[in-house]
Amino acid sequence: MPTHAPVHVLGLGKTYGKVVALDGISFTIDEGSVLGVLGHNGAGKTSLIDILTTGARPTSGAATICGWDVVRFPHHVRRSIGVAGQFATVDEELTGRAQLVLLARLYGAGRRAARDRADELIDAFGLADAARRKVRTYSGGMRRKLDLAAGLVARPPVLFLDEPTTGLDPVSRNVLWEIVTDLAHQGTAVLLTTQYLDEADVLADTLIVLARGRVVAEGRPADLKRSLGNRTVAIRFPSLTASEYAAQCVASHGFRPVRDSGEPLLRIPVSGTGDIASLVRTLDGSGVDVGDLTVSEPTLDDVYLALHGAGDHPG
Ligand SMILES: Nc1ncnc2c1ncn2[C@@H]1O[C@H](COP(=O)(O)OP(=O)(O)OP(=O)(O)O)[C@@H](O)[C@H]1O
Repeated sequence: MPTHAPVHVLGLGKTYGKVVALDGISFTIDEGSVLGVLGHNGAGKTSLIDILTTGARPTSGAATICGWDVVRFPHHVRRSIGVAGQFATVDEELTGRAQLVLLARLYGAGRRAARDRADELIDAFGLADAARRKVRTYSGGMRRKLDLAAGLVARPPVLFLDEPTTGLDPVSRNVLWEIVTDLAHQGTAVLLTTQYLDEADVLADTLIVLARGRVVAEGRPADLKRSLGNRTVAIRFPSLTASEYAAQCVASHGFRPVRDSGEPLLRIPVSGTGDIASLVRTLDGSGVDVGDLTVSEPTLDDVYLALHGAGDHPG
């Protein structure tokens, strides 16, 4: 497959028995570029990462990492990638620092460089106090940070981050974002899975949205959100009947309300303050009681709901 992109994926499919986990996924990631893969539970993100990191074989299609086919040259692929989010190889009896130094050495760093890089990441993630303790004594959060540091330690040309900030405190989350941005500037191609649109927004140059193993939307973060409107107005009503009635009223005025099934809540994409004013006037004119109203950025859920409708939650 002639390609210069570090990550090239063409028509990738994966089935487990009758379950279709991936259904013809194609994309490339260029040097220095971050691809965000968004999807709810079961959308196919882990299956995709498993295949690209050589942990599973695709049922159809093909993928190359730095030119190496993931099925035929898994060894070469593994030497070209860093993976964070699946700390399967952790040695519980090593200290956190020793673990990082070892990994850096495995990837070919010299003794001194390996130690320096390990210490840099230990400091960045605030693990200094724990660094000389055995991993088996670590808390869940510490393991999470060490796992991320392990994926970043070797500065590989391709980096996979599987929901990297799940379970991470806000400070460490910002550290991670900075490190990833830095690595991308240095030329690393990054594939990041996340359930958070704000994270994808900060980090990703391009996004693909997966639902049931298919790409249901793709584009730059700003474009995806713009396709929904710039803001989402969430309105809570005193009762389901009131929210139903309000949904009909605003829909007849050209809005696209999204119902939250079972909750007396509507989420309504709007494109500006004029839209918000007109929405409020419409509700006021309809005489329906409004409980609580908040205006926010569109979220990943809004993208999903707009793509699928409230009754058809993907995943
Ligand atoms: N080993 C397996 N055997 C059978 N079905 C599987 C297996 N692994 C994944 N699946 C199914 O494939 C689909 C995609 O799962 P996958 O784990 O890739 O999704 P995901 O987006 O990573 O979800 P999550 O966010 O929950 O990790 C799901 O329907 C899942 O049940």
